[in-house]
Amino acid sequence: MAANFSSIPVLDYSQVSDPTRKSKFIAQLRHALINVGFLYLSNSPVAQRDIDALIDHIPRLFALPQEAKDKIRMANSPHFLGYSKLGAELTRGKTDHREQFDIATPHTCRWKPGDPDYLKLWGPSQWPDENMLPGFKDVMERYLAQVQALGYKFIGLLAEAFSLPSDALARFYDSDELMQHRGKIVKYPTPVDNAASDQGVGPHYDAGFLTFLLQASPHPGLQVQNLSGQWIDVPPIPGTFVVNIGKALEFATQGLARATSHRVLSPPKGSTPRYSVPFFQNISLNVRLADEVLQFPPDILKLKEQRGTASATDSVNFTEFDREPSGQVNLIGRVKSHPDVAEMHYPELFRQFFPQGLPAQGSAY
Ligand SMILES: O=C(O)CCC(=O)C(=O)O
Ligand SMILES: [Fe+2]
Repeated sequence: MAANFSSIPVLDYSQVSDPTRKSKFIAQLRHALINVGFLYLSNSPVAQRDIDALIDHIPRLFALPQEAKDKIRMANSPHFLGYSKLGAELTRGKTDHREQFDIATPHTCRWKPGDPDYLKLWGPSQWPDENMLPGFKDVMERYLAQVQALGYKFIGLLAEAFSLPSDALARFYDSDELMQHRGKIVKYPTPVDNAASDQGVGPHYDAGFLTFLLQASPHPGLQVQNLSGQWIDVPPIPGTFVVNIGKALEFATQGLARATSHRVLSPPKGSTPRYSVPFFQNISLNVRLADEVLQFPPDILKLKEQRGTASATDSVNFTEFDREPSGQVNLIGRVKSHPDVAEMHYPELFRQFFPQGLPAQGSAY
């Protein structure tokens, strides 16, 4: 099997509930996980009417008056949840050209004095005033709950694709009320006339287990890097999610499930803004991946050898997974991406990663 790829496979989730077709889905999933690291998922159980209602709210969310957005800015939140204005975020030290609201599944922060700082990473979201955007909170919470449920089911299928019992990866999660997964609503505006770069978001890997991405407008722009380093387009396909693998899952599966470098180019001048809604599935903050070694059958491990290794990429790495608890790895990633939030809430880590102080760009406020 050729290990390189020039397009992203489309998997039909309705096959999962049909005993005569499920094995086909599992075989396609195994290929996508090992050789591509990205797939489209059609016929997911997430209600299309909720997806449509969410998409409908997005332009109005970004059209809120600037004061209403600033009121819920991310710098208010030790959980890195809330609004980031244009140019506030860095990927590998370069400014991304996007505006976003980080909104996570409901959670009460567990941190108490004496606990490691990374337990502060999860906590309540900040919401725009209900009367300014009636119904938005309700639809977003419904959406996140459904994608969360899909994520847990999908991890069971992924285990099956690697010939493991379907609950083999449950050890990476705590019980539902102790977990939090993070959603985000993103706007990529068209660049200004003399824009220095077309970086919507720079090349990176996602940090967690699985990402479920809703491309919420018809714009291309998302690209993924194949094994030889070429950028492959992942254009929106209506009625699908884009699913990809994060560094934690790559580490936990000894590289069987591939985390693939990806980026987003800004929409061309004269176009309209691109919108997307990624959902990042987390693992327990306390889990140390190096302590949780899964055993895979030799025939499955052989498929990884056949794939070969990817050429070096420019992407941000999460190398600390080999020693640190997952929460610490994630906290470091968030500090590097949002230095202004870090300066406010994690001053020691901020000084460690930004000894010269806040970078001129990338400071939200
Ligand atoms: O907006 C997109 O299509 C992808 C965004 C992304 O890769 C990310 O935020 O991690
Ligand atoms: Fe990403």
